Amino acid sequence: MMTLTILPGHSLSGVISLPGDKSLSHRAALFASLAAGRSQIENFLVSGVTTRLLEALTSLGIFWKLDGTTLTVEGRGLGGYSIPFAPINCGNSASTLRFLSGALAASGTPAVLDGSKGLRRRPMDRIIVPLQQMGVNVKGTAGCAPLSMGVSHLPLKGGIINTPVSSAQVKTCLLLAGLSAGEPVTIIEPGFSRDHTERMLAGMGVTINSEKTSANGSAQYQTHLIPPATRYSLKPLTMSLPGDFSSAAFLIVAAVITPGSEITLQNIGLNATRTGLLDVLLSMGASIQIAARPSRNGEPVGDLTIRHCPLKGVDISGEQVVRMIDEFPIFAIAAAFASGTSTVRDASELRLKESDRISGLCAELKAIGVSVDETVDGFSIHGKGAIQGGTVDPHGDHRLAMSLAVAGLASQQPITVLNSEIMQESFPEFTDVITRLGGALEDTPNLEPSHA
Ligand SMILES: O=C(O)C1=C[C@@H](OP(=O)(O)O)[C@@H](O)[C@H](O)C1
Ligand SMILES: C=C(OP(=O)(O)O)C(=O)O
Repeated sequence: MMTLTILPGHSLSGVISLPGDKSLSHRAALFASLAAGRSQIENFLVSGVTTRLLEALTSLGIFWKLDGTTLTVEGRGLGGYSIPFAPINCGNSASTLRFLSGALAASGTPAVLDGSKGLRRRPMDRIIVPLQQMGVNVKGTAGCAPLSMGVSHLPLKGGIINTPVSSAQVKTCLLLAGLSAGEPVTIIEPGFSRDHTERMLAGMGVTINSEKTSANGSAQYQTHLIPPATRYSLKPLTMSLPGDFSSAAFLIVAAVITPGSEITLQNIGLNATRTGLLDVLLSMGASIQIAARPSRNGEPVGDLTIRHCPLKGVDISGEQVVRMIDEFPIFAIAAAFASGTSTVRDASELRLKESDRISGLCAELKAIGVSVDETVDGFSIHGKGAIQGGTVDPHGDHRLAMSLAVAGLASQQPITVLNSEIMQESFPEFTDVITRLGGALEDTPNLEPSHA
């Protein structure tokens, strides 16, 4: 167990590129395994969660090779998986489990999907129920992992599938299963979750499109997929992944709150279904310049230049929540440094992530002197333009760990993050990058017991 202490008073400057996007890395590795032939993916994210996925592919008989951050995958087409000898361990990652269940359904491969204690807490009925509707032989454990997938009769059923949550993980699971449906599939979700799957599958030759419609006066989003003609129809991928916007988010807020800072982040993925935090920070008065670059495999990319500047509070609710679903911990840090109150509503989904990102975040913010009120579906932060500092525990959540560390760059006293090794899950280079930009950190084994 490691402890990270961040020493305030050091401005950030420099130009850097970031490791590949986590959502795209997961998809690229998995979708490549379903393609007919060899895929090559550059700037692949090598981290805790993607390592689990690669190990899962090995247990399904898929050959892959990592050369630095270039991943080569030998795809065997739909139905090309071997039956794994043991339950597949998805670690802490719901993306890994939910995406794999869709790919296994499309392949008709029996397997057991399991993960950490934290992952077993997360709701899986949101994929189990619609997968069963499609004819997939899948059972959960009281609506959670472990999930047992038996042999399913292919082709699966298609048609209209309604999902009550706006979740790209659910949508991706069902679209993957839909690749082996005997008829077109339409997924209907209440809000437009990130659309990386749609863009990537389209690049592999799948007919897929989305539209915004309305039902009973409310907006809804439909994604239509036509299953490919044969199990060898998916074209392999050749792509270079953009930098992860969700990792960039820590550095964006770091530069905005740390006096004297100016940084440029190059080649960051700027898919509009992911960049809600940019719009929010701009509305708070942040100084962020965006320079577009040519898109990569259908994904918008650009450079961001961020300077320190004062912020004012903001309210967030509705559709904006889905566009920044992973960025609330780091948004909370920006809000604490702003003047005035910031309020988040309609975000109860945050309670179902790697940790309860409402109660855990509010508890740790209080521990470093932030004035925060927890609500059922969000929180209010009464920004004072400053944070006092102290010791925090990230509740086993990588995004809480990195957000609280960022606060330490500009707090009055240092911030010490216990159990900080959890950052390896999505952004193993976090401490290196902060140091390269001029931040001062001390990384040591845990000296105090965790209070999580
Ligand atoms: O599709 C993805 O890659 C992800 C979707 C989001 O989950 P939900 O779509 O379930 O909200 C997000 O929280 C997760 O980090 C990655
Ligand atoms: C919620 C996250 O991931 P997952 O749902 O895949 O565990 C995340 O990375 O913030």
